[in-house]
Amino acid sequence: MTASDSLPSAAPYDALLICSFGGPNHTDDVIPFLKNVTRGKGIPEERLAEVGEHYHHFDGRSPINEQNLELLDAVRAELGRRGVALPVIWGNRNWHPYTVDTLRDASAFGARRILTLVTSAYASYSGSRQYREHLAAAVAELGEDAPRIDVLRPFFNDPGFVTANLEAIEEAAAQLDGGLDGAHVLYVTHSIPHTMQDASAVTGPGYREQHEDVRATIDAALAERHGAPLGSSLAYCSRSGDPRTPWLEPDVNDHIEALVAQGVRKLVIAPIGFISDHMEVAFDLDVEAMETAEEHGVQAVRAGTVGVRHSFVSGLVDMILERAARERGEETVPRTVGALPAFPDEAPAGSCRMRHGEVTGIPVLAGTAD
Ligand SMILES: CC1=C(CCC(=O)O)c2cc3nc(cc4[nH]c(cc5[nH]c(cc1n2)c(C)c5CCC(=O)O)c(CCC(=O)O)c4C)C(CCC(=O)O)=C3C
Ligand SMILES: [Fe+2]
Repeated sequence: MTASDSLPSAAPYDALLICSFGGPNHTDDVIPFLKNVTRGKGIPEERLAEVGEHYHHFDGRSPINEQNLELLDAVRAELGRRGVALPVIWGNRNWHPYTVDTLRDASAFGARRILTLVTSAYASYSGSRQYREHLAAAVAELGEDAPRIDVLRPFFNDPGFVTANLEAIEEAAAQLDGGLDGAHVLYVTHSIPHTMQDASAVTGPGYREQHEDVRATIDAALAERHGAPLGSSLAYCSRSGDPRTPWLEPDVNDHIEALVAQGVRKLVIAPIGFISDHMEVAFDLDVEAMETAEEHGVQAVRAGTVGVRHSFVSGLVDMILERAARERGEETVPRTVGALPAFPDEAPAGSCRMRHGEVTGIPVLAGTAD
């Protein structure tokens, strides 16, 4: 046996692309970044000004770019630890480095087949199809120089992702007086419009249901380890758009008030909808939700996002190797936790449209344009 027989392989892939949202690095970046994000979305001027202020609180710099660089390093280190030779590259949808530029470079260096990790755990238009439209546009722009791109399935029910969230909740709870005793676990994710939620549920479990599955898995693990069930709920942050358009509720701030009225005195705020402490977490939760908790006299701690926890990164590398093996024609069993199955590698026809029933015909990768 040679060394290469025993080491895991990422063939047929030449590189892993981490494709993320992007964020501004300087004050001058904020407005052009927000224009990129909101192009064609009908978001009112006042909301843009307000969100611009969130970034200016942090000197115009989102933490998301450094967090993605840390993720790149961590994935590289884990691949290295396992003896897998796979370059890891980074491209964004809304700010530099743009995906198309990264792919152009990768192609110039000879990459022909690239696997993509989208930094959203849950499937909806925002977290899945919009990225796949973006990747298709980058490939179209590169023309015949474009590498072939595959996309990893949404990873919300990957054992590593769920375990990392569980660990973060337990660590945070240790800071509460009396630990988890009598605590309520308040899971939080990004709100989306009802129409986007409905569109996410057409071909499989929807955005809300994916979160409910993660919540149930973590609740069960916490109950077992704590010896008694805890109260928990799912709330939403960062709604935008026209105020008359319905978005998923309850809003995290309203919900904290409601929980206090029901007698809750200790909260673990668990941002399971986000993989790093980017602006939604740093502002909408650490500033706004924490203020709400303080005003209402409830003791609250915020659990970390999965970030670069070993359990999370190791789970991602397992998924990468599993997908590579499948592409080589080997027998594979996708690993999941919870009640829902692994999502397919190719999104089903009609999945995660922007608006329920609306076929835009915009080209996508890893799925069809209907
Ligand atoms: C589900 C979801 C995730 C979670 C999945 C994931 O983690 O990817 C997410 C992540 C993110 N969203 C981000 C930023 C923004 N999102 C906006 C607007 C919107 N997000 C939406 C949904 C989501 N967004 C939706 C339905 C809109 C309305 C417009 C539309 O229909 O698309 C706007 C415009 C202003 C506003 O309206 O708030 C901004 C600036 C950043 C970067 C943060 C940073 O810079 O640190 C990240 C990671
Ligand atoms: Fe967003």
